[in-house]
Amino acid sequence: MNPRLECTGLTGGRGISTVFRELDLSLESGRILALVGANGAGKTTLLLTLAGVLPLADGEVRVDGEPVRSGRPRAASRAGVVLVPDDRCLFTGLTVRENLQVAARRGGPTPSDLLDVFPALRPRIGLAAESLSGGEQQMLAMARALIQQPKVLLVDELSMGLAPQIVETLLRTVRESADTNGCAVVLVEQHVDLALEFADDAIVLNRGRITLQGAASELAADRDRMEQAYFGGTLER
Ligand SMILES: Nc1ncnc2c1ncn2[C@@H]1O[C@H](COP(=O)(O)OP(=O)(O)OP(=O)(O)O)[C@@H](O)[C@H]1O
Repeated sequence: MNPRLECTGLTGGRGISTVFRELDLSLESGRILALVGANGAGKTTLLLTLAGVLPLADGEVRVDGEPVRSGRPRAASRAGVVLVPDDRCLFTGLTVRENLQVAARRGGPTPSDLLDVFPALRPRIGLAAESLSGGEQQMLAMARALIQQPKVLLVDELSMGLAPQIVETLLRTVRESADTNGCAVVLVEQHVDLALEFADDAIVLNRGRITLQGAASELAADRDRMEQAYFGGTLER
């Protein structure tokens, strides 16, 4: 069977500057991959590229074996790739219900189904997204992603500015979604310990190259190798 997400030889960046080179990734259905690395390593650029927001210079992305056209957000979306961006990109003037309604797909989960997943949003359903707390906004951003029933869920810096308890709740939801719906998740996270706790696999990116990869539990147990991969740049494949 094909992996849910398969990337081969990915090279890309911002404008004329190359940010990552010749990356290979493979992720089975239901697996969470923690993508970690120092500031500027290229994590966000890679996620934006997988989501079709930025074009590839080279390489190929496949979802369930089907190639996804590069640089086309709608093509990525149709292929089932959904991004939760670090700035959330909510429709701030629309209500919680409306934010969910615009993302809902025919025959898929309803806004009410997502409120069962995030009960804290229920009393906020008629409020504008801009009036929510940071944690509630992140829940809404996650709910808006999950209502699309992603095959591949890309999550960028979920924890930014949030209380640890809310981050744990959100990560638990991501884990459940991977387990029950079979989506493959790429999780970019500065809180490395937390990311490794919830992930199955992990990759360290250093200046756009993979410097360490393996089981999340193994990487979590080997701080020295992690640090070396973060800053030293020894290539291990
Ligand atoms: N909007 C942009 N325009 C041009 N270059 C950018 C832009 N955003 C980021 N870059 C550059 O792309 C490279 C990778 O940045 P990126 O944000 O992907 O890294 P990151 O690993 O996500 O870092 P961080 O953890 O700080 O968000 C950096 O050299 C950065 O300066």
